[in-house]
Amino acid sequence: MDPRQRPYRSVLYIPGSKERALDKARSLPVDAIIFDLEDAVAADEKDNARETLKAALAQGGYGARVKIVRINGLDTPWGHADAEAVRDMDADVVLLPKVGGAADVDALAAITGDLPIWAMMETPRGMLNAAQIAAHPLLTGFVMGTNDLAKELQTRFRADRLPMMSSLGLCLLAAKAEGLIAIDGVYNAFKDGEGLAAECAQGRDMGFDGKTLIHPAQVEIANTAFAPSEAEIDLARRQIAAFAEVEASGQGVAVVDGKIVENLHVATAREVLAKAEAILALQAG
Ligand SMILES: CC(C)(COP(=O)(O)OP(=O)(O)OC[C@H]1O[C@@H](n2cnc3c(N)ncnc32)[C@H](O)[C@@H]1OP(=O)(O)O)[C@@H](O)C(=O)NCCC(=O)NCCSC(=O)C[C@H](O)C(=O)O
Ligand SMILES: [Mg+2]
Repeated sequence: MDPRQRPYRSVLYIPGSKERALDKARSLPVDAIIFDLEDAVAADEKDNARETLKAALAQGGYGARVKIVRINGLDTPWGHADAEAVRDMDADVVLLPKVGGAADVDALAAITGDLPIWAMMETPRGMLNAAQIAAHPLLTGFVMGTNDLAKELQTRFRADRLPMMSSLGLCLLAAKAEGLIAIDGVYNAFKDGEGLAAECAQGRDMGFDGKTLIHPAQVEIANTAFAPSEAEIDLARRQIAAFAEVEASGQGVAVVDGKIVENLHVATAREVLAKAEAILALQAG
């Protein structure tokens, strides 16, 4: 499947140290999992977590879910050992935290070889260097680290995320320019479904592919928000049909629901249908 068409609606963090959560994830309807060795794992558990995760991935059972391992930074006491361990794990992607520039990605690639790399975008320097990070040949995805970003920017958390908008926008521009997957940051209040749904809707409107999550209760909300709705699917079908009709009569513009439809709208409509089909295929196993 074209990686751009693969669904990444729900991307769940699981602490690499928590065996019960590692097991539970085998049955959760998530599109991807971030197996975390960084912030979700206490310092004195780091070495054990690496071994626990290695065993869980060797055991398998995660099906079609994309397996992403977030290591500790290479400037920490655990980063190098994590990177060396990931090389031998059954992982699809290695996720590097607090990426500041393309040189950070190079340093990881020197250890992990040709394993695809995703970058946590969560520092002011990373924001300013988003374009060069996105252009790295091994980089295939961005994950927004909105907690670290808020800390570094000394912003307040607001429901409208206004203080975060320039950073989210910069990363989206860089990701789209290079054809990367772009995943939005976490919503910390994991019992607040309404707040999560609103933030997912905002992220989807902005162009993110999905949302990082911290608790199983968040999964269905993200899966719904980042999937094409029935109304979008219906509109896409009608736009394609209407355009085909006018095109056959030598015209370049159709009108559907009082709005123009040109070939670029048809391209978007085809993407909507392809995404819906990819979700169905994933669900069918
Ligand atoms: C937030 C939690 C600490 C809550 O844990 P807990 O109190 O155990 O929740 P529940 O009792 O409601 O759990 C119910 C069952 O679900 C399983 N569970 C819980 N969380 C997960 C999970 N993330 N993945 C899989 N399974 C999970 C429990 O084991 C229970 O199972 P069972 O007993 O079988 O019914 C906890 O949810 C948690 O630790 N979440 C992850 C936190 C995390 O990963 N944080 C780091 C990522 S956020 C970040 O760093 C972003 C970025 O870097 C930034 O800067 O923004
Ligand atoms: Mg972070």
